[in-house]
Amino acid sequence: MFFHGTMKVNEKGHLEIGGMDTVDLAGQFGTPLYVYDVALIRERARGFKQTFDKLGIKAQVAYASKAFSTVAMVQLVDEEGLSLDVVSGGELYTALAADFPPERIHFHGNNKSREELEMALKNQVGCIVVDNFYELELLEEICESLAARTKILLRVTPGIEAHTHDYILTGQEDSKFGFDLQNGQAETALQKALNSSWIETLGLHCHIGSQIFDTTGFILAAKKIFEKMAEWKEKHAYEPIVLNLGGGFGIRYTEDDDPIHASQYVEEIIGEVKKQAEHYSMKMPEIWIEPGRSLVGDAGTTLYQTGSRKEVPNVRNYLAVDGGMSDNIRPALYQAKYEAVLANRVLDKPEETVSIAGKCCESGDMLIWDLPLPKAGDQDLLAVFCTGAYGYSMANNYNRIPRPPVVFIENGEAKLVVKRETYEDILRLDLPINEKIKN
Ligand SMILES: Cc1ncc(COP(=O)(O)O)c(C=O)c1O
Ligand SMILES: N[C@@H](CCCC[NH3+])C(=O)O
Repeated sequence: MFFHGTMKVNEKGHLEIGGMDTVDLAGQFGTPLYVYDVALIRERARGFKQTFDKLGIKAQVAYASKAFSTVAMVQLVDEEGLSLDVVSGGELYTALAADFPPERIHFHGNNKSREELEMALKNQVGCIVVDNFYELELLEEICESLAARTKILLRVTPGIEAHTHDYILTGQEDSKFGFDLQNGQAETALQKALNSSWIETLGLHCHIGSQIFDTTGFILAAKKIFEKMAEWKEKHAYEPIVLNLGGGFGIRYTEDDDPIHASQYVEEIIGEVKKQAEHYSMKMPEIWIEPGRSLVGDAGTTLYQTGSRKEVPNVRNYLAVDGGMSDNIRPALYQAKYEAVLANRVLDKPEETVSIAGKCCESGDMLIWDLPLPKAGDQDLLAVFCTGAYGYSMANNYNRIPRPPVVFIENGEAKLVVKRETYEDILRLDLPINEKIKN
């Protein structure tokens, strides 16, 4: 059984999460429904922090809120004492609304607008991760106009192809993110930043991609970065105090995925950084990381009601659910794979192989291909595992489908943290071209 965290099967043969029967949750909150196992998120957060503590390394673990950002999630991150990576005015606004301490916010983005940068500076976020020359100049200008100083990291692209899906690679030379480390861009950016009286350059940032299963790419990135840092120490008498190595630690979506343990990523990366620092006789920088998926991915489960079926004789059986690419676009976008069970009949033996179709008007709206399942009718409950990262956060209103609610489960209690969207919500921003509009 592909279970995570507090999941178990109860005496009725139903899937339970955090001591709550998922059939009852579906009854109470409706479907589709995102369910989060809060204890598992806390365990993952503490795991990262404890690994750094054990290694005696000064560190910041910043949750990459793009993976799943809501007020409640940001509050949970604060409770666990992590920092927060935001990548837009909207994520920053959510963090501020949740009363997250601004000094622990890191602001990312490859095209931050003037308004977003002003918002960050006025709210005194802890660090701005500068991505390009345009931003560096804009930031300098805004700092001057607001008479506000700021701390930054320079995002560098080390020229590394991590082993993952092309769309979630970010460290390669041909990438829209960051200053190229090899061709002199990063060094020019550093010189400009060091010349600014408004900007304090804490160090460098590098994120090589997402859903990565080992540390080869991180280690290579650390080597390349240190090589340059040593060069810059000589040339510019500059030594970074912070090295942010990003996120990207992979998780197990299916039995075929085989990532190393979160603590192993950290231990191996730190091992290399220490080695490099010693090799070049440089100070050990403070290490920051930005896990998103590995903090929330397997803590999230989506519950769907099953509905229509279509059989294509000798080819395939389709079973449709009441959601799809509007609540989980990852299969369509990255050919992402998931495991699922019938949450109301977990112990029933598989009787057929079905492909799980979403309800969007799109042939590519398939959630899972060829899943072994007991024969499901139109009243069964399908639980799709590991939907906690980039599910709700990438949800959309395609076909004007309202987005599902989010429920946090902890210690046998369910708390609604995002309400179900309504048809009224969908019309909220629409304006008529004439006055005829029905309620
Ligand atoms: C700059 C940056 N940091 C952190 C993350 C989080 O990545 P993940 O969710 O794979 O840990 C991302 C997304 O890939 C990112 O672009
Ligand atoms: N959204 C992607 C990850 C990339 C995120 C940020 N750079 C996913 O679902 O896997």
